Amino acid sequence: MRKEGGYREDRRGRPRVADERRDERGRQRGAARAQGRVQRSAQAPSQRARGADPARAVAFDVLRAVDEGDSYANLVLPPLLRERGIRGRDAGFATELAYGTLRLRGRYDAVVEQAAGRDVGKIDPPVLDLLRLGTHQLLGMRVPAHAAVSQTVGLARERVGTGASQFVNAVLRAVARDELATWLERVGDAADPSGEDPVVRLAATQSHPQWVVRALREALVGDGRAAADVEALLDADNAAPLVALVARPGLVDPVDLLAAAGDEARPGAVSPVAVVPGGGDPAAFEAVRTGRAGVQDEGSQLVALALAAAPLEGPDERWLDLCAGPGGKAALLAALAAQRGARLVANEVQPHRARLVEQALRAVPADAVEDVRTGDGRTVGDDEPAAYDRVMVDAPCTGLGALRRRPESRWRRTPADLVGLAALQRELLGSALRAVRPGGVVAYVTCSPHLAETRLVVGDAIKVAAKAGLAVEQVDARTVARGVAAGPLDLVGDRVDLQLWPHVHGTDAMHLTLLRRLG
Ligand SMILES: C[S@@+](CC[C@H](N)C(=O)[O-])C[C@H]1O[C@@H](n2cnc3c(N)ncnc32)[C@H](O)[C@@H]1O
Repeated sequence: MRKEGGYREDRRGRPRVADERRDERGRQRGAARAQGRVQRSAQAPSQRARGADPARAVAFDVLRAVDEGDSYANLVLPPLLRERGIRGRDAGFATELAYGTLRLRGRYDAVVEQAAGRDVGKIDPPVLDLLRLGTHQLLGMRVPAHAAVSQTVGLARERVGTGASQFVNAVLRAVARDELATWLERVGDAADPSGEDPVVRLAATQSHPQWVVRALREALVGDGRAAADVEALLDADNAAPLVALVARPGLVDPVDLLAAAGDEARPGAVSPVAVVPGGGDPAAFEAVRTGRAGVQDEGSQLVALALAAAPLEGPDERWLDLCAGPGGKAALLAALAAQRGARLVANEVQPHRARLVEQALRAVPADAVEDVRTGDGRTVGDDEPAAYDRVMVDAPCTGLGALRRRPESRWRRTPADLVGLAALQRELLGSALRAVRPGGVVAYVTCSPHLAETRLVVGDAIKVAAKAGLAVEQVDARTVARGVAAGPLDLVGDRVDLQLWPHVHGTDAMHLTLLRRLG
């Protein structure tokens, strides 16, 4: 698995290669240094004078902000890195340390509990965050044990005081005594001593809440896949996703974007307009800065391409993105609309997200964008009945299909969130079915595979529409998606909706149902 900062792990999160020639960040050292022929401190001179390693300090501050401020790690980290002048490989190290620790928090808490012989609830939160950071360096990254322990203890001394740093030292030394595989056995045995409940064991070892593991397993089975595949799915959730770029059609050629993205870049495997750069900051690409390209998961690209490719009779002139913020799919749809002489209306309920949509659309020819509006999508069907030829409903959802991308979200979501979201999803889809003209097509999309947010919502919305005299048929989304995909799509069973999976397709677990209004 690829980790931020170029670290690689196997499917169980173990370092792929046991390599002695690594420095305090787990980076490969030159042969001379590895043989001890060059005298060099593990820290840069500036760090020696200032104390704690800046990359570890920044990761700690992100964890504290997530814990205390309910912040999102991917919003907190980039400005902190900029403010503190942390760049390049150091930024990669800090990112993997912060995000990896947050993803694997559940696993590490179970390890710490055993190593400390103490309930993690009884450990002061900042001390616990230091223990999680140290444990991730020891068990999830290729940082040599002495550096992981001493650097984390140094940070502890600076941030929580000498007494607590001694506790951190003792616990991390205990963690360092055994390998990840041994710890996973222990954590699994403690969670499920009778060996009867694989979900409980997996939840503990693979660092997901139990309800999420159950929901993902049900969604896999519902999609025709084996329940046992859930382990590979959880593994994929625990690894950093590769960044994908979208070459917005008509604005930049994917071939040119590929050439600009460097020698290690490759074309997308799922979306024909995707480019996967070898690394680096995507914002550095000129096409991204100007809005001709954007950062977008390949699954998100595919579902937008599929809506545009769904067969349609009659006019194909007005398209609607009902829940458009921050604008990734709207920008792709508008670029496609421009090529066909169609126009897009982008609707978003939150004003600041509507402004992000405007930003995302900045490179699209003006005559392809009819309007960017701030409004409640639930009323559009009544305000503008039968007014659109194609409608995208990229519904607000739990995001259980994008857990690898949002490191802390698995710990924040609860089953109670589903109730409100599923009701909103039904209303938005109902509104879309009224807003589309007879013969027109609606795409219902979620970045969650949860059956309560996908199949159940669609089934109910079709029934409610029928009661209101509005007939709807399902379009074969798999055939449409296969027709536009960059390569063969591994799909099983004979369903007509499309469910992508991180462990199968390398995308977020996007769901797509295509519906045609008949009358
Ligand atoms: C999954 S996101 C959409 C992502 C977007 N399509 C993209 O590709 O960038 C769902 C969006 O729906 C918006 N939303 C939530 N409730 C809404 C409502 N009642 N009407 C319209 N938009 C709504 C949220 O603010 C959020 O921006």
